[in-house]
Amino acid sequence: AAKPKLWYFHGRGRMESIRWLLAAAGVEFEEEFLETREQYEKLQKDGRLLFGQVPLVEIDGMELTQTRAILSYLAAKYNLHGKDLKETVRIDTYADGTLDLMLMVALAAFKPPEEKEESLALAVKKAKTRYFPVFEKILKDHGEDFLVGNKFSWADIQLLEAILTMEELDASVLSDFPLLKEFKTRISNIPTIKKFLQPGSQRKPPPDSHYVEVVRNILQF
Ligand SMILES: CCCCC[C@H]1O[C@@H](O)C[C@@H]1SC[C@H](NC(=O)CC[C@H](N)C(=O)O)C(=O)NCC(=O)O
Repeated sequence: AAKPKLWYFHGRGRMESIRWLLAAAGVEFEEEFLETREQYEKLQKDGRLLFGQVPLVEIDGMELTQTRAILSYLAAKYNLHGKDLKETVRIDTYADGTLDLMLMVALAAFKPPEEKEESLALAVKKAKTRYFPVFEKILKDHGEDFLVGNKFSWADIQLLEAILTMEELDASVLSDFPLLKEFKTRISNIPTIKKFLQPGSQRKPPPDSHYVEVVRNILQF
């Protein structure tokens, strides 16, 4: 079958969690990077963006947009979405929480310097006081290696991505969360994830001023 093709900017944004899931599932994918307004307008004109927005993922003969819908489809397709509805809703709940945290970080890149610092500091505070305490307790109460069932799932991938992203902002962010530290090591050593964390993978770096400029240019905001 043809490899999935991802259409987005050459940066993390909303697409990074999709890259993580595919990589963790051991699925090779291709990427088309939007560098110009014309590329984006052509996708719109060709009717390929349902709500006029990216991420766009071509997979299984479909053109999917809406990040959470894409993630949900991929999680189910690669058996990372739980063994029954009760596990699936827990995975979705945990994933949604990490996506909210990651979006705070992603959008901060587009704020003026002082506001950006304030937003990033708030994201770190939210990680330490809202999100990570919840996941630490889940791991403690659940007493398993993974967040849901005793099986690796999309929720584990999202949590690892969130942990690594927050550590880029504050290296000591896990200092009060011993179980999350162990979780990070355990999940990072899963072969497909270990490979994705090596230099040269399709993982994207944190957003820089060039990336912000390109996205602003394309989206004209
Ligand atoms: C670090 C970069 C990430 C921040 C920037 C991204 O967040 C968004 O605010 C903008 C981009 S993503 C690009 C943006 N896409 C979305 O907002 C998608 C939202 C949708 N609910 C989804 O989850 O996929 C876009 O196409 N906008 C055009 C426009 O709406 O007319």
